[in-house]
Amino acid sequence: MTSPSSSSPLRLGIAGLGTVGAGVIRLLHANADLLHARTGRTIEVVAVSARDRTRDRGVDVSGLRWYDNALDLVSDPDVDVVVELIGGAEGPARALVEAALKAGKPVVTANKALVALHGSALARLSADNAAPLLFEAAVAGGIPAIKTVREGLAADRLLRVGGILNGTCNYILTVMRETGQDFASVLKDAQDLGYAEADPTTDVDGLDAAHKLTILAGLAFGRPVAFDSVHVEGIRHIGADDLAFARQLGYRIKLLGLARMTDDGLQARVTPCLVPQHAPLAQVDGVFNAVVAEGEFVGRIMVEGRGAGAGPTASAVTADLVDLARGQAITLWGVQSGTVEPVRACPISVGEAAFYLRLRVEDRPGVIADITAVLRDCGVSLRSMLQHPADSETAPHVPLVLVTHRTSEAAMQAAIAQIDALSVVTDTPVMIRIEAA
Ligand SMILES: NC(=O)C1=CN([C@@H]2O[C@H](COP(=O)(O)OP(=O)(O)OC[C@H]3O[C@@H](n4cnc5c(N)ncnc54)[C@H](O)[C@@H]3O)[C@@H](O)[C@H]2O)C=CC1
Ligand SMILES: N[C@@H](CC=O)C(=O)O
Ligand code: NA
Repeated sequence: MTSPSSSSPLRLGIAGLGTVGAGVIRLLHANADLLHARTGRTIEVVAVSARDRTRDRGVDVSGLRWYDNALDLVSDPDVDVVVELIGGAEGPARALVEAALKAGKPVVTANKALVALHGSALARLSADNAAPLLFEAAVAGGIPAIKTVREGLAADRLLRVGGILNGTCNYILTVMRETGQDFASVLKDAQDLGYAEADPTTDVDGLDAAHKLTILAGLAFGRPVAFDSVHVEGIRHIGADDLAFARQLGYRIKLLGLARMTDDGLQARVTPCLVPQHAPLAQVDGVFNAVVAEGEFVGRIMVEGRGAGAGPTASAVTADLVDLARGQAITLWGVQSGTVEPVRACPISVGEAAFYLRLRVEDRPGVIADITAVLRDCGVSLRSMLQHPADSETAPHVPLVLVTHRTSEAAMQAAIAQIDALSVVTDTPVMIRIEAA
């Protein structure tokens, strides 16, 4: 481990020179003097590894040692810190991080999939080999989310944590709301801007936010969270009409990741939510993310910033490098002792919420009576309803939007199944939870 008093350079080996890798090299170059002033050391890249040696990345890597095999960074005696920016929970990224930790080399990574799925095993390797593993960029990009939860809120017992954790989804929902464009063309923009994951289904199906929530909740509650205990829904089923209906009802739609400690264990979920339009979370638009936490003493806090893109992510990666250069690195879950067993999970079927339900129904007498009868039988109380006329006199189907009072998840799920089975309901119902935020 590097010594805080050392004034020798901190020498990096970077694997992955895509959006983030190139961004880190650019930042280290642009802010070299400032980083030296803040750490008393030079932070310099000595070696790199990526797939394509010839690609123009807008940064000069010609003077650096090049390895076709990223694992060679670990055995290079001139590399003090391995920076993993390849991505993916398995394959070369995992092999590299494990090898570096086993060799006692500190690792900085932006790889949320890897930390979410293998955090416990990596924490053990990190502890056994006294090799820090830092991953500030893995949660909410440029927002100091990890530091906020693990260090800034270290004194408090947290009750819930989460927020808007995926820039691609927030960008898509924002642009769809503002322009009425369709999902596919907005996703393409997000990819071109470097926000999306290599496989953007990871973003739009909610998995990326779930990776981040898994990590954040683990830090907030001091224990690993099993990734597969997180309930995950994405945004593909949200239409431009849902964004417009939400607006009429006084809400915005956001993909939220939220983890709450309940009497039955930790309930963690990633779901689209209607958020009151004047709530702070509703104002977080575009690629911006927001991390919210609530503690017994501190109350509620929110930190907002850019959750994706080269600059913000490079800023977070480099902040971890500054910690290493200063000799400050903390254990992975922020606890010094005690159990590392995963926290007990509480399924989403336990609990309650208010719900938005958008149906497409046949435009004929008795339809609303059929639907409200199901809600009555399931014990779901209706708060308001929007019924829009058909687009034209001849259109046979009309949208119908229902908003419920708070009710149990189980009752709502039962009602939706029965409503879906009604012959007058023509499309699969779209259900979105309403979150006070
Ligand atoms: N793009 C973003 O805004 C953010 C990305 N991240 C994370 O940062 C990591 C990198 O993401 P991006 O830069 O966006 O990805 P990217 O796809 O732009 O870059 C990946 C790089 O890894 C290289 N690579 C692939 N296989 C390799 C191998 N076997 N050995 C060496 N290099 C290899 C590729 O050549 C490419 O240079 C991922 O874990 C991602 O989840 C985290 C926060 C934000
Ligand atoms: N694909 C991610 C990038 C950062 O984690 C996102 O869109 O937020
Ligand atoms: Na971050």
